[in-house]
Amino acid sequence: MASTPASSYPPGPRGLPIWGNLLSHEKDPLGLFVESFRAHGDVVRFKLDAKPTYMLSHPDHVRYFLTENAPNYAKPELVDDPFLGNGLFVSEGNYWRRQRRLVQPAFHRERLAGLLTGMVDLIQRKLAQWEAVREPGRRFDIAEEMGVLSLRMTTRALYSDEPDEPTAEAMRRMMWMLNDRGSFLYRLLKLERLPIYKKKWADFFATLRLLNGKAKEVIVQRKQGGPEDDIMAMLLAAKDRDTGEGMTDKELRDEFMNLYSANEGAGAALAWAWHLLSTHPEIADRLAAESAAVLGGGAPTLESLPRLRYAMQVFEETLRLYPTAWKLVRVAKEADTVGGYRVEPGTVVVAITYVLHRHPEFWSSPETFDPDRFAPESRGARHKFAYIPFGAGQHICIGNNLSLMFGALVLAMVSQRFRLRAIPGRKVDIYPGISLLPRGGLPLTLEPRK
Ligand code: HEM
Repeated sequence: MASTPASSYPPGPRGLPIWGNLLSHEKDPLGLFVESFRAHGDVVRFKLDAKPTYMLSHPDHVRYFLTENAPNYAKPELVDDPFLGNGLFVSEGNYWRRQRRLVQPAFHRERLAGLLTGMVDLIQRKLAQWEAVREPGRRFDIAEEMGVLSLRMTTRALYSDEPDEPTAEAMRRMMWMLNDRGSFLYRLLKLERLPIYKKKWADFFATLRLLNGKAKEVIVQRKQGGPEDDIMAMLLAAKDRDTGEGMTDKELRDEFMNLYSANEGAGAALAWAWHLLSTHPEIADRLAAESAAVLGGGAPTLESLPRLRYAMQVFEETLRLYPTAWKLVRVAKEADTVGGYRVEPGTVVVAITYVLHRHPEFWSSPETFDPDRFAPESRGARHKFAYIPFGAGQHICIGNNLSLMFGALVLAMVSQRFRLRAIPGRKVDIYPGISLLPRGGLPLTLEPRK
């Protein structure tokens, strides 16, 4: 990208006077991004706020703003968010760097290996629960089931416990409220200040109090002892390499909330995987055949995990088609040039991974579900930034390897025992909240495999 600022601005969809593209974005944000890419190409300009928004969809441009010139592109200001606080999702600069250094060791590969047995145990319990339902044509909301499983997995990884019902419910409610508060229009007009939203705010703060109570309880208990190999134990023991100081209770609380809330992405990704498998029986059968060959009816171990290769490919291909964290957002600090277009300071720059991962120049038949794209021999040929479900650059997802391991385990273990079938005639639609979710859940029929 050139260092002299260009003079032209990128094309974009024509909007309404004053409102720009805000109302179309409110109505169907994903649809607006997909259509605008088709109509205008790799760099598109929207008017959604006082400052313009640019969508970058060429992998070279995405690499540029997330890595090569990342210092010019900061996360949007969300400081003082009462739920996320100043945790890794929202923090920036030196503070973020310090926190990332303190949290990172808890996610090292060798630490993750220690989580495998716990994950396998949780998945086995879920399978036993499904098997106990005897009537033929058992139907479950798989989005809900995968959400619960992912919340349990994260709870165990974080603080070696089961989520009690009030905490599980509060986390679910909080995620829905976050989806709601994410609306541009809502923020722009500051509707939340209106008295009619009093109840909503009361609900939000009641939920927040409950979750804060849980974080505090875990931190207090852990300071007195307990398991030493989960994420909270690592965070409590972590010391700043320069000052020798550990995290304050407020910092621990913020990271606890950030990591806990991340469970939604993994649950949603698994729901999409089952949606795809239920509509592609030949791929589901190949997956089941791999599970049977590798696991032989038993449970995965650290040794057998790398041999569940097709399960991993299915999960990776699911994250291509449904990258649950679908929107990477930054704000330009200084003027710049991207793709030959001028970027003013304050411009909001986004990569919509849903669009990027279906870019026709980088993916053949981009709409086709084909896990073989992730076979070892196919990986090398691809542009590295054409596929970034976990982001890229310094803010890359800290939970990426944990999520991939969990995803492959769930897919292998479930497909060994069940075939999941789509409900005939039911259309599956996307709800683009904080995560991409199946709108209204995902009912599927579970049939035991012989
Ligand atoms: C399939 C599941 C997941 C997906 C698709 C996903 C995706 C992402 C993406 C795209 C980012 C980068 C955001 C950005 O650059 O703006 C991110 C950041 C992050 N993720 Fe994940 N994530 C997943 C699961 C998890 C889990 C299970 C955890 C923790 C237990 C986690 C913790 C985080 C944290 C703390 C960050 C912020 C990192 C930083 O800025 O330093 N994620 N995730």
